[in-house]
Amino acid sequence: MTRATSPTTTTPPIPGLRLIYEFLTPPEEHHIQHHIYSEPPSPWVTLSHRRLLWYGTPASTDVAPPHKYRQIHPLPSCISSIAQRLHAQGHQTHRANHVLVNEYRPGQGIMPHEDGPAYEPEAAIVSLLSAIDLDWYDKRIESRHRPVYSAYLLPRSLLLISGAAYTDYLHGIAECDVNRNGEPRQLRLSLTLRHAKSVQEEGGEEAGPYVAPDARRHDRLAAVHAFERITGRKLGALR
Ligand SMILES: O=C(O)CCC(=O)C(=O)O
Ligand SMILES: [Fe+2]
Repeated sequence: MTRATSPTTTTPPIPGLRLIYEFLTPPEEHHIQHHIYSEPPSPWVTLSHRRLLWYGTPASTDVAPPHKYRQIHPLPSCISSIAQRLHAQGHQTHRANHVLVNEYRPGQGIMPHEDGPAYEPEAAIVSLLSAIDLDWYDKRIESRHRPVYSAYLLPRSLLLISGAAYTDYLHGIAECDVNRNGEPRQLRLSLTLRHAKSVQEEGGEEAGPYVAPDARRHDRLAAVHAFERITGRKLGALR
């Protein structure tokens, strides 16, 4: 496939972080966006400050049992080809089997969090439609509540997170409607591609509800309701 612009890489000042511009072509971006918005509304989980949708093998922090989940929401081909490309190009050691789609309207964000041990310690974030600042916090220092770096994620870029960036830092997006450079934010989609460890590997007995890192109580309930709707499985005990 021809590329409108060739990918360029920058290495931010955090070990284990790498940013590649124009990883997606504009037609790929369009195709993925179209696919995501063709999904029926039921798999979307609406949180108070963003919406999310996920595909693939559940992590131990997700709700549905793996076999059932796969039947319901396998990775669509436009997204599994991205997982394949990341693996084939050596950007991810483990081919992603879990993809989270986050949708942010202007003014929405995600609280500082780490992706945690339910996944292999490498994540790839592909951005679509609008640029956003992703802030990084060093959890080992006293001023850990102040970002030490902000990655400016352009549409179609790829951010690779591994090593210290995965284990020693938190990342988050401030809830504001302009970026630091003064440009107004537009609707943004991101794909977070990771490899969920099997529940056995993690020592868990059964998958639990997907709990977004920044979930508030009613967000947890929204996640539980969404999965009850999708799987037909009652999770009353988790409420
Ligand atoms: O939307 C983003 O760029 C960040 C998403 C994220 O941190 C996550 O899904 O864990
Ligand atoms: Fe994250």
